Amino acid sequence: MPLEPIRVVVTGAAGQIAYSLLYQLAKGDVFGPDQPLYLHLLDIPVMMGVLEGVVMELMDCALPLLLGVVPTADPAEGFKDIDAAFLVGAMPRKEGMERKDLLAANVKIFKVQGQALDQHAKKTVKVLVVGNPANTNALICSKYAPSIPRENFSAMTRLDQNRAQAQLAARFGVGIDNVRNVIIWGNHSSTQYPDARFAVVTKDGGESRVADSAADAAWLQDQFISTVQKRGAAVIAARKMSSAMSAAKAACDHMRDWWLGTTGDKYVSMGVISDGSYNTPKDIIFSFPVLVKDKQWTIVQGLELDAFSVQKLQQTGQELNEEKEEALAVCQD
Ligand SMILES: NC(=O)C1=CN([C@@H]2O[C@H](COP(=O)(O)OP(=O)(O)OC[C@H]3O[C@@H](n4cnc5c(N)ncnc54)[C@H](O)[C@@H]3O)[C@@H](O)[C@H]2O)C=CC1
Ligand SMILES: O=C([O-])CC(=O)C(=O)O
Repeated sequence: MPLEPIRVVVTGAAGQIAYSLLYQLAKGDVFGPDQPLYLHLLDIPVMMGVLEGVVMELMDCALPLLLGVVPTADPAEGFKDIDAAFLVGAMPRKEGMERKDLLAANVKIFKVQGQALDQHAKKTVKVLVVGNPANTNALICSKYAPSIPRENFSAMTRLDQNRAQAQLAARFGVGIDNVRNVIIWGNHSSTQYPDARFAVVTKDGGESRVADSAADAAWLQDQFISTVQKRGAAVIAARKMSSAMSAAKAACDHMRDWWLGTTGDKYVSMGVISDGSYNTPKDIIFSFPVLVKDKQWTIVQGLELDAFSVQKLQQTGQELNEEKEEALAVCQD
């Protein structure tokens, strides 16, 4: 039996991340090779001309799963009957800025889009916030969409996870698929805690815990963490624009695992509403290791935190609390 078509919205559809993302969505990389879909492309009025070119290109890709495209500057049309939302549209940072410097400019976009999702999207919609500061934008979006369960909102830390996995694969001389269970805790910011203590590497037919390698202990606590924390800034310094190809790939990975589920004991990191697990502050969007089944995520429990990790989780949780206060104040203006 053919699958019912789904409706997927991408905001910031005329921007650089969307340019890589749309092709992957339309060719079946995220929702599966048999899942037909309509793409809703939302951007602001001044970008409608550029968006027209993107629509032409999507058509010219001649992709059988893509049943139709709805380009629009109207959030009501953009979010109508939507099953999955990629909220990318927001200002990117420039060299020398922290992502939270974007808060005042971007957070109101997510208030308006939360309200539009609330009114027009399906109540089962899965929302991935990519636009920065992603965790706090996701929190605000959910707050203004009270008829949609809070569990349906997430923020992207998958790019950080992919970066961490790639660093470990290079360090240990294995392919990327031979590294699993590295964790990103907290905020998608320079306070994030990339944690390799539970990461497992498969090499020469055997498995070993990354943390058991004495030769790599200093590298893991120092260079590894800071490389991942600062990777976005390093790309901006080199490209003069923020990561786009890798961000689009990470968005696909995040939504695919949410939609189709994770495999076995291989967990992934997602920014999700905190229930206080691991002594984190409740009611912020915090990145945790999660497993996904039937489109529902659950936080992996029982991982032991050492004193270093406790302090790292506290620091990033505190930053998220501060961002939350600032965002709520901005939204009340
Ligand atoms: N969470 C993550 O790991 C990552 C997040 N990002 C963030 O993603 C966001 C987008 O980045 P790029 O695509 O490179 O930026 P871009 O500037 O190329 O594109 C952004 C697009 O959003 C549109 N836009 C602005 N306001 C909008 C609104 N209210 N509704 C719909 N569209 C709107 C703009 O017109 C533009 O077309 C930035 O905030 C960036 O910092 C980027 C990389 C990774
Ligand atoms: O660094 C930035 O501003 C863009 C981003 O979020 C990333 O590359 O992780």
